[in-house]
Amino acid sequence: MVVLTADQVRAWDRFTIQHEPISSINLMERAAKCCTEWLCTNLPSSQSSYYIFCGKGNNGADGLAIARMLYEVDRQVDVFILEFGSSGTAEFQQNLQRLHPLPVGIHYIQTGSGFPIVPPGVIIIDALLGTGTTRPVEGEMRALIELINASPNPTISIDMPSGLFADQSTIPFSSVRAAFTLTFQCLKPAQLLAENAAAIGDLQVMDIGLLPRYLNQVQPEYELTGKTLSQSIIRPRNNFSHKGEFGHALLLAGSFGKMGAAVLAARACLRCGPGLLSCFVPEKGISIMQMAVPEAMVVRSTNSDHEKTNANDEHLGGDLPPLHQYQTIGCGPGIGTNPATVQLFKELIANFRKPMVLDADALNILSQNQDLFPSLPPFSILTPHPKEFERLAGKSANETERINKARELAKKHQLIFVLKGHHSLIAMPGGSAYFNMSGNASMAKGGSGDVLTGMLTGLLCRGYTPEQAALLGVHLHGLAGEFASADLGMESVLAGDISDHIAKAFIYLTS
Ligand SMILES: NC(=O)C1=CN([C@@H]2O[C@H](COP(=O)(O)OP(=O)(O)OC[C@H]3O[C@@H](n4cnc5c(N)ncnc54)[C@H](OP(=O)(O)O)[C@@H]3O)[C@@H](O)[C@H]2O)[C@@H](O)CC1
Ligand SMILES: Nc1ncnc2c1ncn2[C@@H]1O[C@H](COP(=O)(O)OP(=O)(O)O)[C@@H](O)[C@H]1O
Ligand SMILES: [K+]
Repeated sequence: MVVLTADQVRAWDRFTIQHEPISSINLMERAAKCCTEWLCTNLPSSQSSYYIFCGKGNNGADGLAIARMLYEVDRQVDVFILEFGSSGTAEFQQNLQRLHPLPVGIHYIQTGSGFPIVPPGVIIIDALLGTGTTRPVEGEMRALIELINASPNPTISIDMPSGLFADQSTIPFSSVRAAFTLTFQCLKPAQLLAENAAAIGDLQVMDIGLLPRYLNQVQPEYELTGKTLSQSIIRPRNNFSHKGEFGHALLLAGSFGKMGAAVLAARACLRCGPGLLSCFVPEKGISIMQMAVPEAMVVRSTNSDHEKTNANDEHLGGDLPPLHQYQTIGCGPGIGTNPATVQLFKELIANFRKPMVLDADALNILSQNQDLFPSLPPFSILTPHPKEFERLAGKSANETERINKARELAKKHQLIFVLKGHHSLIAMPGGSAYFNMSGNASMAKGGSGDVLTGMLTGLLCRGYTPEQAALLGVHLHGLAGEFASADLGMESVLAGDISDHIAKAFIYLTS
């Protein structure tokens, strides 16, 4: 699966029309057939009446073709065409002519005329606007969209919920809110934004047979993580290997009351293959760590000033252990923002120059000390959730703005940003960006992010490049969540269960 902008999809249509070859109207027939078959297969036959709302572009042309095909399989169909000046595209006109001889009600909604009241049980097909949406909806179009949204009838949008931009956020403007969106051939960027979830509903991708070889010549604005990509990254463990070949990671995590974050990160780190793991935790957390994660070592502050160390025994503080022996460092889960910890973090940045993983309170400290940004080791991986990113980069009006800010910061400071969410966005220093496609809502629980931090630290330590660690780690984390929820159900997965299912995710990717 790929994600392409509206322009790229239009070019893919044209490429297919030219090289298959197939006429535009016949390609549209294929698209309409896919939608009609989906409707007939997925909606109960008792729901056999449709109100199809059409614009006068090719999205509306799809609506007219679907109307004809639904009529041919004995569905009751009424078509409502919103007049807005133009005579419509050639395909619209052609499909209108094909519909005219049939006993399908064709109604024109003129400016100022009344809108229909949709009777109960009738299914609404939204074919007003598709990927050709160029501006926020207003006037009659907006009023009609509001009518559709106000009606309790199920709405199925063709290609895009009308009003929604395909490539960027639409907020604060309105769009249709669909129960299902039947989109063509590939994902569009806006379909991956959490803020559009209520507009898009359940997204179904219809394979309308666009020629795959077009993809060889296109540079997508966004790429997707997935099994093939992860499989291309994963390296086997050599039969003769020993622990020294897989690196030694250091984790800076935990504070009084938040040792769980350290334990979760440490366990997840160890599941990703590092040779050794040491954890630098506050004095009061040492025994917790030793008992909960016997496979990890614990290091304590090298500060000889016992008073200073004891004053910080609930928080990380004092002096760092010697850092040269570590391949990488994961820092942040549960550390808090105590002044002693802030000082420790500054020393860490000043003294460790290899890529590291920064999460949670490490990001909060960074937010309060923005001058540290240029000093971060290049290719470090930062994993903010939306609130943490807001603290780092200021408020964003919408998700597109947030993503663009992350992409700019990644390029400017040569960092990797993982904007966590349902489809986490990975922004690379070279400018590319990936949406993650694994994971589910069973992971929407405290501690899931700590598990990710541990995993990324483990993968970096294991010898993957930072880009590889980010792509593999984020995808693997989501897969582990999916395996956990398959075993335990969506409600009952704990963050530790994600960690306990990393093994299954690895086995799935390597078998
Ligand atoms: N063979 C093919 O070509 C295939 C095409 N396919 C289908 O084509 C769809 C794309 O069709 P499309 O490019 O004609 O654009 P569409 O979304 O119908 O918009 C129409 C026009 O509306 C206008 N407009 C824009 N914003 C507006 C607004 N806010 N309020 C009011 N008007 C607004 C704007 O014109 P403007 O007014 O800017 O001149 C725009 O051109 C695609 O989603 C898929 O369904 C599939 O069947 C596969 C095969
Ligand atoms: N609905 C969801 N679908 C997919 N992944 C999710 C979902 N909810 C949460 N996650 C994942 O779980 C992790 C949560 O991270 P975060 O908010 O930092 O949690 P915490 O700080 O409690 O550890 C992220 O990696 C995120 O992508
Ligand atoms: K639509």
